[in-house]
Amino acid sequence: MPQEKSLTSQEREFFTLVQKAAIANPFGEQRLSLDLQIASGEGESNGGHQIDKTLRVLEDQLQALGDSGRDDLNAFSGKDKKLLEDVYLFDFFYRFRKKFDDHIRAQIKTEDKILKLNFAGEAIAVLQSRGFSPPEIKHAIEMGYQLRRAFYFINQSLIGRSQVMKKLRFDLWNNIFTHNLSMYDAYLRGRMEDFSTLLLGETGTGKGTVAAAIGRSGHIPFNMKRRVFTESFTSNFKSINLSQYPENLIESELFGHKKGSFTGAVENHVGVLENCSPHGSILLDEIGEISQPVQIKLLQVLQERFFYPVGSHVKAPFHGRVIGATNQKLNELRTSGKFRDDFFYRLCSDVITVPPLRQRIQEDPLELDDLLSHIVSKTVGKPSPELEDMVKQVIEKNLGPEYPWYGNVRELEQCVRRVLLKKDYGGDKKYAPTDLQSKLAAALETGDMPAQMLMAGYCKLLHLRHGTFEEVARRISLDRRTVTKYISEWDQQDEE
Ligand SMILES: Nc1ncnc2c1ncn2[C@@H]1O[C@H](COP(=O)(O)OP(=O)(O)OP(=O)(O)O)[C@@H](O)[C@H]1O
Repeated sequence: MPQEKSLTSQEREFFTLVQKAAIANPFGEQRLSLDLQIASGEGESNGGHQIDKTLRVLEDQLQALGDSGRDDLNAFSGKDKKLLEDVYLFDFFYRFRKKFDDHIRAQIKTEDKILKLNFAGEAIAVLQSRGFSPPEIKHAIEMGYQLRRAFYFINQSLIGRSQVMKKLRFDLWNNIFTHNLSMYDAYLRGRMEDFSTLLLGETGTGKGTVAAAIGRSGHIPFNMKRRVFTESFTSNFKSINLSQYPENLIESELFGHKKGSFTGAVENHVGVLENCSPHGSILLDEIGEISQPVQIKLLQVLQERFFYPVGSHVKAPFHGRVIGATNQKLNELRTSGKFRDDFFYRLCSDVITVPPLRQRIQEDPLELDDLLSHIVSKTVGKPSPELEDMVKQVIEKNLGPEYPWYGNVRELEQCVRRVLLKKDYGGDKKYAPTDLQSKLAAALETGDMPAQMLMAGYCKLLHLRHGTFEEVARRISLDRRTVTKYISEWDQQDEE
């Protein structure tokens, strides 16, 4: 047992700042201000990113600790030991962050095949030299990987400098690690399955992308002997679009079915719930589309954590985390009774609204440039300021700064492709109320549009103006179903 050591008051003060930075949300203002405080002795001249300055200052402090023969964690006790432990974990996390990123990229390429962590030996040696025990090392590697995955997926897939996007990234981090990382680590790591999330937002805003970032950032155990994480994060996230299936197939897709349980069930079928790993998440996309009986069944699954595949009496467990997403107005679905309150309350541990693109561009016009640069480089495989500029010019000339981007980021992606193909993009005319209004006015003039179609166009126009089927129905004294039918008729003939 080494002789008991302690930290000086200056070291305690400095390490306390590092400890605070270690648990702060990296997408928040507080983290940046802590980094600035930590690196305050660095001066401006060294340049580089803020985090590199922070790490240089930390390295010097840890070097001084080593030089004075006080770098073994086990030589300390009480608060000093805990403080140093957190500082070492912060140092470990940043020292290996690029290697964790390489591992994440390699895992994305190999998908569900589990990969060896090729720097495990080096990571274990560093932590051992600091005085961490084998269970503590396992814990540090698991946490390091989870933190890095969350940072990677939130930062790389959700581009945008607007305040609403900054807030979205901040909220997402909290959705994964709670508002307090220490509390998460002590109580909730690997126990987040009951924290369901509802994602709201218009079509194409990035709800699927947000769900994937949450789903791929869950806790995954590390096997010290085999030096592998026990699951790939790619198999850890599954999604199902509920609007794709007719009512009679939804249950089968969710819960699976037994061969012969209904006409057409020629084989056993494993549903998405059974396919979800214990540490995984499932996205139930277009959750506003499911019927009340299926809502009741899903509610039971979430409460009791088991279900029966269709036609089977054998219970199957479900340990995953559920993320529901809808582009419909949830409050209206609830007040109209389409979405049950009890189901809502079981799903709403967190409700995240993904902002529409027009709001983002309104807040900061440079948002569009950031996204264009991201989309162009994703489309052609490398950055190209020249192509970005070409797309930007077409957008400025044809659409102007007020264009509302009805299809959000998905429409912007399509716009980029169209400009690359034709050097032209005229915007989504289908949704432009003024165009539709002129079309209807012309039809009144010529008198050759069938009455049914005129009514369909009228419903469509009001829907574009007022945003919900309920409001259209109320205004023109029709029932909601008739309004929905008319609008889908209009959309169909428009597509033809
Ligand atoms: N902030 C963002 N940064 C970069 N790409 C984004 C961003 N948001 C969305 N995207 C991209 O936009 C496209 C549409 O996103 P996604 O499918 O997640 O939208 P959605 O809201 O789930 O749509 P829907 O409601 O129609 O299912 C995807 O290709 C996604 O990668």
